[in-house]
Amino acid sequence: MTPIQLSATLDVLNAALGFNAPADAVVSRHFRENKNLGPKDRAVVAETVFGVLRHLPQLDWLAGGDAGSKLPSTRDLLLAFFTRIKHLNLRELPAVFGDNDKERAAGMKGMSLRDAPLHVRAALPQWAIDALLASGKTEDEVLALGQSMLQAAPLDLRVNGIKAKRDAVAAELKAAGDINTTPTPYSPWGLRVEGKPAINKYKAFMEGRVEVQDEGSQLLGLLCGAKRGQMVADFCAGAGGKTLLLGAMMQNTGRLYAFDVSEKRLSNLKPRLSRSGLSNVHPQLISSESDQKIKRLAGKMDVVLVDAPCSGMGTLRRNPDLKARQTAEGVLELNAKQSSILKSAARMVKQGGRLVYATCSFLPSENEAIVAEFLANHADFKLLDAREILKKERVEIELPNEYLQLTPQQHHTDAFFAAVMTRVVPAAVAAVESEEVAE
Ligand SMILES: C[S@@+](CC[C@H](N)C(=O)[O-])C[C@H]1O[C@@H](n2cnc3c(N)ncnc32)[C@H](O)[C@@H]1O
Repeated sequence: MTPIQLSATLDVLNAALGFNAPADAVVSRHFRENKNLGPKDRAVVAETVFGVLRHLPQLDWLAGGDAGSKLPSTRDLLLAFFTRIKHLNLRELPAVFGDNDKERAAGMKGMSLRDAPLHVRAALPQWAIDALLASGKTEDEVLALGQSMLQAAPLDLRVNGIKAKRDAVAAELKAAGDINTTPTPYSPWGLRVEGKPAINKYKAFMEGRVEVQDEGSQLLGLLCGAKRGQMVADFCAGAGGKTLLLGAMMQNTGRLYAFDVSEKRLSNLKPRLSRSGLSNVHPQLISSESDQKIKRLAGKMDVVLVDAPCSGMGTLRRNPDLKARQTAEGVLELNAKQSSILKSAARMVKQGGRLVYATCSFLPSENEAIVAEFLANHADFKLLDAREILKKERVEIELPNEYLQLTPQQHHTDAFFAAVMTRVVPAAVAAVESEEVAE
């Protein structure tokens, strides 16, 4: 690491460790304000900052913190990172680290993480560990989950089916920038990219043949099963990652509503929409989940996707600062919102239609608990088995139960949850109706 890279890394880390803004925003701001950093410098700085944030609970413990309140100095965290995560030997440490630092580094090398408490070994906050253990996960499972979040996430692309074929895009990227890709194992539209090329500089991206999308998100599209000519609602559409996928699955026909309460996020959807070539999408700003617009569409939708606002804990590989920025109280607030959104969005599903509830979280309180409560109060909805739906789509995937539950260690995607439900005639109503027919 050059002195310039090291000094930028310390600056960015100092800002990111205040946890006042998302780390990716902190990094981008620093790069915008420091044009002297070249592409290679930026890559090294970002990789180191995110590496430190991913391993923070472990670095904190190694550098003598973990007392709860105050982190060790940024310099010490970086020293622990170089020594224990990058496995640099004392001679390889950047020159800024003097003899005292080297002595401390030698001490860190002698420490065994096996002696550390579970939250350090799993590199997860204690409240998340408590929630996972309380839901019946074993310590080994929690450890495996936490450790799988320590790797950098790969760059996945989704090929836009209305504009291109997967093989053709792979060949185009190879020819245009010597970019190597492999087809993703589960999604029929996915390409996994080798390395981290700036994909937005390539024509395939600028002309809407590919979008950046984790393979896990792509599988949600298959669970929705949106088809030509249908009425579909993407309830929490945000900047439209899943909207674009649903629109392409519908072959640019039918009507696809993209609802969100955030004007800013919906406006970020606009350039993506024009690149994609889709004209069946109708972005709709709503004031809340109980907006009148939703009421007017009651019982009209073939498919409703609720990609609920959530803790994002399933994306820790990309957003490791969430470990420090999320709290148990914050998740409780989200749980109330998630229930309310699901209940309201469900009104739009027609009989025989599909309702998909999804999060990018591994916390049971945001996932199974929300769905169980919803089903207990809505006899007109029943759970479908995600495994069967995916099998019909010829996706061979190991899932532990009827939910889609993805993890980096098993599926090499972010951690995702999805439950697929369908609206049925409730048993009591069906019984009365069949008696009436018999009479
Ligand atoms: C997980 S993000 C959606 C990501 C998006 N579906 C995608 O694939 O890029 C959740 C979204 O829910 C939106 N949201 C929050 N509260 C909402 C509400 N009450 N009704 C509808 N959307 C809401 C947020 O603005 C945010 O864009």
